[in-house]
Amino acid sequence: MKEKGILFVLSGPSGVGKGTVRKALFEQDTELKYSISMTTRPIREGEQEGVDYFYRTREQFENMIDENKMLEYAEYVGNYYGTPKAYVEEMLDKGHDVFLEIEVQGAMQVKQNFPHGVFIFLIPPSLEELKNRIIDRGTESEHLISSRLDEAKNEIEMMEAYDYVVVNDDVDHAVRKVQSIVQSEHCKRERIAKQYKQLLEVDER
Ligand SMILES: Nc1nc2c(ncn2[C@@H]2O[C@H](COP(=O)(O)OP(=O)(O)O)[C@@H](O)[C@H]2O)c(=O)[nH]1
Ligand SMILES: Nc1ncnc2c1ncn2[C@@H]1O[C@H](COP(=O)(O)OP(=O)(O)O)[C@@H](O)[C@H]1O
Repeated sequence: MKEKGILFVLSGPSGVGKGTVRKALFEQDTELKYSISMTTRPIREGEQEGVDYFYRTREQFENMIDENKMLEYAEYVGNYYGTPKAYVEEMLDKGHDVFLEIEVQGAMQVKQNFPHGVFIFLIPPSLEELKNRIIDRGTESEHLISSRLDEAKNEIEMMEAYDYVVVNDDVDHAVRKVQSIVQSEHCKRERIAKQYKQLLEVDER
């Protein structure tokens, strides 16, 4: 498929602040379309079906996989997380830019299908700070924290596969950096499209 919009993928190790940065980005006036993920994890207090995630049973999720309706998916801490294909394809086809916030395994699957996507990797200012964020969030038990950190080190090795690396030192700062990547990629594509059109027009004369 020749997509008309740009697919942006924000990824990075667990606990780095992907969700925090994405939410802050979408609180600003943005023309990006956020792709709501599907998950089998239980809904948390304060979350809403169809806003934070589409909450589904394992059976429903596996049916989506079998029917080839997922753009990517990964099993993460015992639950499935994935991006439904239809919305992303429809939005890109209409010329909208689409934004995914997903973990590393899923991002690598997307890269295979969308090599022209823009892949942004969020890193912590240090591993010590990453550890503090995982502890502060309070969602992991003590013994899981060290395995999470080991996993994070492996995830950080995937950094080279990305187009941009953004340090999440301060949320506003990180959001501004992501916004400027989005803007410059957008300008770049528009310029290329314009030049291509002009070239064809010259050829027709
Ligand atoms: N592969 C993939 N990962 C996702 C998707 N949606 C969310 N995630 C990631 O799944 C992980 C767990 O998310 P969540 O259960 O909401 O907990 P969080 O750690 O508080 O963000 C995070 O790293 C998300 O970025 C998705 O559609 N696909
Ligand atoms: N720039 C930052 N400075 C300090 N704490 C942060 C920052 N970004 C995120 N956090 C905190 O770190 C924890 C992990 O953030 P979260 O968005 O859940 O990460 P991820 O989605 O990557 O797993 C949360 O408690 C969040 O409030």
